[in-house]
Amino acid sequence: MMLSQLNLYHYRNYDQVDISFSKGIQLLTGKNAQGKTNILEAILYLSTTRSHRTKDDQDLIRKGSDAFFMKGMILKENRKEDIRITVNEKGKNLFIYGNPINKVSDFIGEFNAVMFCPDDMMLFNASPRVRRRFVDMELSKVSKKYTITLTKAQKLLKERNSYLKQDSVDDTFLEVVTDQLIDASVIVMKQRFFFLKKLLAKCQTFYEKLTQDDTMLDIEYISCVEFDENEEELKKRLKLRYQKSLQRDKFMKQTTHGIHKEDFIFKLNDQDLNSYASQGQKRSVLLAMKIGMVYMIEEIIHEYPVLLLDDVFSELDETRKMKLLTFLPESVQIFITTTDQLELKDIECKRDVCVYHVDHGTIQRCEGGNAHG
Ligand SMILES: Nc1ncnc2c1ncn2[C@@H]1O[C@H](COP(=O)(O)OP(=O)(O)OP(=O)(O)O)[C@@H](O)[C@H]1O
Repeated sequence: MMLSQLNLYHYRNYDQVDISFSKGIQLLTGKNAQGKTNILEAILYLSTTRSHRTKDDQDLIRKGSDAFFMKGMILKENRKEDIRITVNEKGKNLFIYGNPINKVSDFIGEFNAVMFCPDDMMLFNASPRVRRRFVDMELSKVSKKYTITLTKAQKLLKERNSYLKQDSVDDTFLEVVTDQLIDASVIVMKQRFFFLKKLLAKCQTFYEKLTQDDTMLDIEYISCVEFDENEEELKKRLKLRYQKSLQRDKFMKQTTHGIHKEDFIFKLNDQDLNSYASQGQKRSVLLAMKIGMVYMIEEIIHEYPVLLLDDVFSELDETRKMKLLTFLPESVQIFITTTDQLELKDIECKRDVCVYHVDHGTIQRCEGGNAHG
């Protein structure tokens, strides 16, 4: 799939944007703080309904305005899709072809984008919450069932916690909600486990290609019980875990174990990647993971997602730059931001490139930028 048109209104430092994109590489050039990342953020927002930089949608509204609007025209194998999002002080509204979409899970997946940005490096030393958010975000792109079950589990968790906060806890209600939470948790855990296993295999392949290094990568799935592929067995283990921690949960007035506490530790040669790997190795693992995601999405929906690479070239040596661009299929639309026009020369020998100049909240296509199209 590709993004053929983007319209923004009162978004970040943009007053109004009406821009068309082509297939191949879309190179967004410009000095610092002009709005390059804001464009990638908007494209990702159309995919996930979330910003990668802020939790508060209000931050995305242009200063001095009270709402923003964005529209993307998506070209898929056999159809066009018109997706729109508006955000005002009351909240967010989603539309597909002008029809309001009430559930986020019905919107996510219409347009798929995978992003790499320098801040992603924080994934390895951030809190488990950040890694869970990463897994949840990536998994929701490929599984509606995951998004729906996770939302259900989060609601049940909230409900269980509110029972635990009551002065006298009703054990019958607590047991009912705990059983429902366990049922949803089993599905979430299974999906997380198999997603990470698949992602790891892809990540290993691309890491080797990118670095010519066959270092073993691993992702350790840390949960409150040992994972078992058999649902009934997993349910039994979770039930036992919840029974054992019931008194503690009552004392703490919250659920102390479960999918909301899980973590995923990235490893290199059996060592924690965060403390063992060099910056370059971490960057390459992340890139390999994002490329792995591009292929995983294609395997599931039979279309490549759009790839967003924010400031990726300043972080890579020449060989890795070239490799990155050559092992992605030509049909993948790739948006790259850069402050360095010279990098264009390297890219042009490989792919179709359209160049856009970003300056003070305006974006313009540079004529003659399409080297091979
Ligand atoms: N809500 C907002 N309203 C108006 N301007 C905003 C808003 N949010 C961010 N900005 C402005 O957007 C600019 C940052 O844009 P962006 O992060 O896209 O820069 P960039 O071109 O990617 O820069 P760099 O190359 O340094 O990464 C800043 O000048 C910032 O003040």
